[in-house]
Amino acid sequence: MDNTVTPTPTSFTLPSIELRELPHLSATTTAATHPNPLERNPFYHPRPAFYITPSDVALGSILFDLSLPAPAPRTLPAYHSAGPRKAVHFDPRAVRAAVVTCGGLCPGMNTVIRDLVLGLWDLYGVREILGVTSGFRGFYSSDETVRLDPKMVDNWHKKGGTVLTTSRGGFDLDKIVGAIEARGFNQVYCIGGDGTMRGALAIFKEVQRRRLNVSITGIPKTVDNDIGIIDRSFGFQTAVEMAQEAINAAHVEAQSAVNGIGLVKLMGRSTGHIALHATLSSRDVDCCLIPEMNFYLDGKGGLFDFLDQKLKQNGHAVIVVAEGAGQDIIPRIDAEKEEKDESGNPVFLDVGPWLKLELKRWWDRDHKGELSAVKYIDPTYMIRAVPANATDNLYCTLLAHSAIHGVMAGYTGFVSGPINGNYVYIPLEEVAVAKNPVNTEDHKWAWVRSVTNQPDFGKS
Ligand SMILES: Nc1ncnc2c1ncn2[C@@H]1O[C@H](COP(=O)(O)OP(=O)(O)OP(=O)(O)O)[C@@H](O)[C@H]1O
Ligand SMILES: O=P(O)(O)OC[C@H]1O[C@](O)(CO)[C@@H](O)[C@@H]1O
Ligand SMILES: [Mg+2]
Repeated sequence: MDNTVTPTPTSFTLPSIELRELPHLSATTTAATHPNPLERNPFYHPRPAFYITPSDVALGSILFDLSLPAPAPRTLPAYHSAGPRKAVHFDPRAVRAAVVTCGGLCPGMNTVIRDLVLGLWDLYGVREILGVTSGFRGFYSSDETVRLDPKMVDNWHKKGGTVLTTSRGGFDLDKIVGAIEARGFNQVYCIGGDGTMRGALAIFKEVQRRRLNVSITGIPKTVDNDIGIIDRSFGFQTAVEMAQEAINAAHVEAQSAVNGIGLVKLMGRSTGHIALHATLSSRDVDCCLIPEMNFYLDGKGGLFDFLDQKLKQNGHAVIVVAEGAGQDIIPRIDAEKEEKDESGNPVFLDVGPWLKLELKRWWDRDHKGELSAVKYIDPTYMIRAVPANATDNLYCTLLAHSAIHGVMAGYTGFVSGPINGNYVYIPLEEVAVAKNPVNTEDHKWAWVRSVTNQPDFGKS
């Protein structure tokens, strides 16, 4: 093992910076600019430094290895800062904004809608704000839209779900863009997860191809926290908080039984962020199983071996499993391999009941005659069908306002979000392909392993 300490360098070169250019409507349209209506807003009193200029950027990474040799071996992405611009592209009187929610529910969707409406109305004086119902298909499947105003949305931040309603699938690009044109929308706010961001990107490209004066923006939502680049997605922290109730109950049940095992299944289709964060927050979890990590049941170093030790030590154990975990070891028939939801997402086999049954089988096989109980809790939609907590609610407001400022300025094809705590505009093109898996090589996952003492299932 090399124990030499790398000396701190006395001089170093920072990587060069690569600005991520944002599409702007001025490239395809000829509309004049207007002074920002905030100039006249009595609550804002903008000073010159209040406005964000094109040279205001935030770096995509703030961690450096100063020992890396010069010249800098890589470039750092920089993103345009979010916020109000001195001149805006849209005359507020001519704005016709559409808001749509797609995909699964997430705490805070209604808060984002509410604050898009309030922000557009109060900050910019926009009066035509329409809610599209039933997700992307709502653009063309019905003529109905919901006319939104501050009075109507006043208490929406206290409601779970989405008042506009949502759906999966139904993405017909031609019909959607045709409807945007026919209905005269010139701003489209798409609230949704990774699929929605890919849909918004396709809409943006088609709008650009048709040279329409329409700004398309994505506001990333997902309890799974599986959208890359941004710090985290809204609703995620609320979901982690809600998961505590299920873990607490599983812990009480397990503690109150002889050789009790509490098993909790949490959402997380392809990422285990909810399970991981809920485990670290709870401190009562003995084993956390996530999609990013393979595991096995029998044999040395397997789950049952580990549980044997835990039950001997403590008399009980709590397992948290993310819904996407173990998919490669659950037996399945061919038809199940093909199953997809309306958006094309794979439909997973239910890891919870399968694991519960396997735990019972193992106990009856290896511990015949000894008392035990497996208590299984599946809170499913209870962790996401709730209003956002205070932190997420505030986050939703900042996201909504960031999106409005960018759209009013004429940017398009972008997503608002925080990177290292700074709100920026990220090209949709980048967000649509970025993933955010749990890094099982980093300190956080090592911390999970050290507090649970769970096996690494042959990983190292
Ligand atoms: N590659 C794609 N191109 C165009 N549209 C897409 C694409 N992927 C998904 N969509 C559309 O985006 C919408 C939402 O997708 P999806 O159901 O996967 O939810 P999501 O936005 O990923 O949210 P969740 O976090 O709940 O998974 C659907 O209408 C779907 O048809
Ligand atoms: O049952 P629905 O509404 O399709 O949503 C389930 C999925 O939505 C999510 O919450 C977000 O993608 C996943 O964790 C889950 O698999
Ligand atoms: Mg998704």
